[in-house]
Amino acid sequence: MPLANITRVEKFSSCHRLHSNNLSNEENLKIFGKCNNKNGHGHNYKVEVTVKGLIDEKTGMVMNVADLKKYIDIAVMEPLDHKNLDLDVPYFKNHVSTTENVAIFIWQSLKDVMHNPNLLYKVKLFETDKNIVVYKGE
Ligand SMILES: Nc1nc2c(c(=O)[nH]1)N=C([C@H](O)[C@H](O)COP(=O)(O)OP(=O)(O)OP(=O)(O)O)CN2
Ligand SMILES: [Zn+2]
Repeated sequence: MPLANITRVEKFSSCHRLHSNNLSNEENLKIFGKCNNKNGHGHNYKVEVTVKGLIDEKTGMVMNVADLKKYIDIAVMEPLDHKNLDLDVPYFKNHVSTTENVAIFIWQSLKDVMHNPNLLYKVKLFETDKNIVVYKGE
């Protein structure tokens, strides 16, 4: 059976502030600069979720995109869209809400809801058009 990747793209909006509880206020300001401002700021994120697997002979699919959409709704949209990452999402109480850590959150959250988590191959997260993180579970 041939192997293929299939990718679903979704967009969500969140606000956050870059601040580490493991650093002093001065260190936070020095490292994160304007992104440490207590008022926070927002992003229109774009996430690309890729699954990889064998194309089933009978269905012609690696995974039904309707199922992938459902997983992304539960694992990404519900917890993150129109949320303050630092205040509304427990994971970010002790993880800085960088794009790297948001990508890891999405990966772990998808793994938890997918019927066959082994198919998850890649999470690509665009914080802006210019700031992009790829996470593949390593
Ligand atoms: N390694 C990381 N560095 C930074 C992150 C991050 O998530 N990982 N995030 C930020 C800020 O939160 C913010 O996203 C940066 O925004 P901004 O400077 O507005 O974005 P641009 O780079 O697109 O802005 P330009 O001024 O157009 O260059 C900072 N660092
Ligand atoms: Zn930001």
